[in-house]
Amino acid sequence: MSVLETGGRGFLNGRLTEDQPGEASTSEADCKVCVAVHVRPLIDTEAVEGCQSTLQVTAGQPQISCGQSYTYDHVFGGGGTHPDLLYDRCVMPLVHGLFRGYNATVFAYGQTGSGKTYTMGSAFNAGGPARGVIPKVMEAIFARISSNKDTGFTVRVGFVEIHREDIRDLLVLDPRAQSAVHIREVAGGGVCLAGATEKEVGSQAEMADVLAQGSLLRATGSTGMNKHSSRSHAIFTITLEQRREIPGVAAGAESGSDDEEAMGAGETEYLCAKMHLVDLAGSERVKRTKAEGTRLKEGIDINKGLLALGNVINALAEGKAHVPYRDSRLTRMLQDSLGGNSRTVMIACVSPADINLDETANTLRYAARARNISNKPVVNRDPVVAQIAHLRQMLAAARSENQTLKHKLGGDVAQLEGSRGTWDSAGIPSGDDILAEQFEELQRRHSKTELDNASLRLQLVSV
Ligand SMILES: Nc1ncnc2c1ncn2[C@@H]1O[C@H](COP(=O)(O)OP(=O)(O)OP(=O)(O)O)[C@@H](O)[C@H]1O
Repeated sequence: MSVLETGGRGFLNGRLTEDQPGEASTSEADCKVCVAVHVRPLIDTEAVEGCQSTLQVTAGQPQISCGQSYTYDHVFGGGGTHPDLLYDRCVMPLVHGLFRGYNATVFAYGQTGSGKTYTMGSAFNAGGPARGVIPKVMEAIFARISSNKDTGFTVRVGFVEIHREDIRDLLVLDPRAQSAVHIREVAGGGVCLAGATEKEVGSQAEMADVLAQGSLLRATGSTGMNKHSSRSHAIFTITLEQRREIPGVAAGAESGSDDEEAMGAGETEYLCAKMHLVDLAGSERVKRTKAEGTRLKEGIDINKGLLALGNVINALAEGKAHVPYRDSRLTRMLQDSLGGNSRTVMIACVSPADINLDETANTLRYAARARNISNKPVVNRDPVVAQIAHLRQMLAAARSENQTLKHKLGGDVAQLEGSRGTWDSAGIPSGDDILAEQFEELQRRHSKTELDNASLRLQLVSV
């Protein structure tokens, strides 16, 4: 197997499988977090310092050794799968899922300078090359929208950063108005951002402009380890709303028939799903970044947030009852992405340089643990539409029971009449009493299902 062919896996039944690289088909059962490692090449500063590469990627396997050996869903770069395949193998299935109503998260994790911003493409600007996850997601979303004329789409984007435990809206230019964002709990246990700007975008170019504008406002600074170090966790969120007519009726059902009504043909289905694309700030050691003043304080807060994230990953991986989401803004915001209603890919970014061995080993250890996290993605339908669908199912079940009872009732009446004749002519005491009792019972059940039907219809009308 060539290097390019390794690890070609798409989502299936909760864990990635070898043969489904395209369309996502995860059921609404538990779905494991997919973990990919991206090994960047040695960069100039490391080469100048005479660093050596210390990571060994097992040929043809998504496996890395760095003292200890770990297996992941994918390993890109460093002799593993070619990094150009990262989007197709890991992220494309999530984009397909987004169009089926599943929330998605892709987040890049790793020490400072390990290549998170490069991998996510968060610093992308419209004039530059479309490198990284975010530009490819934008391209894929609008390509799919333009090829689907039967569905009405609305796309909105939001862009926030968590900087020193403040959530700042990167789509607001006035710095005083940037901090009006709060995390709010929503029904069902998830969270949302209250007060964050969402911009509706109608094209890939418009979305790229929003990303570029937000990236300019993002807190970055120079440290001893990265000239353009991100000093905040950035979360770019794409919300995709879809409205489409529920397609025709099942084969054999006539127009205007009970079946058609039960399936809701002619009504509008409404799906709304979100994709979070997260470029985390990198963990750092003060000794190595030589940070002082503001940079130092930022570094301390970055490490605190990442420590909280590590604790959440540990708690979920070990199946603990209490998961400390509330310990930081970052973990609160990622609550749905880790252990909740989302299909999630973690991209652990690492440097191969021996000088970074300790940090790399830490990242690899956390990444390996994250593979044990189960999420519970569900299709996000409009709740009213979902209620209607549920009532329709109940109505269909009540109707089918009703039909069965009607048939049985007809059969029993015939039997009752037939037996009466036989018994009468033979002068033998008839079994009328028993049959009449059964008949009455059936009539009672029939009336009840009629009532159920009527009440379900009423509920449907009132919804
Ligand atoms: N795969 C890659 N190929 C080539 N160069 C890369 C790659 N990944 C990262 N680099 C380079 O490494 C440097 C650090 O990358 P980047 O800024 O993406 O790191 P980071 O993890 O986002 O850092 P921080 O946490 O400090 O923001 C940059 O100069 C970037 O261009």
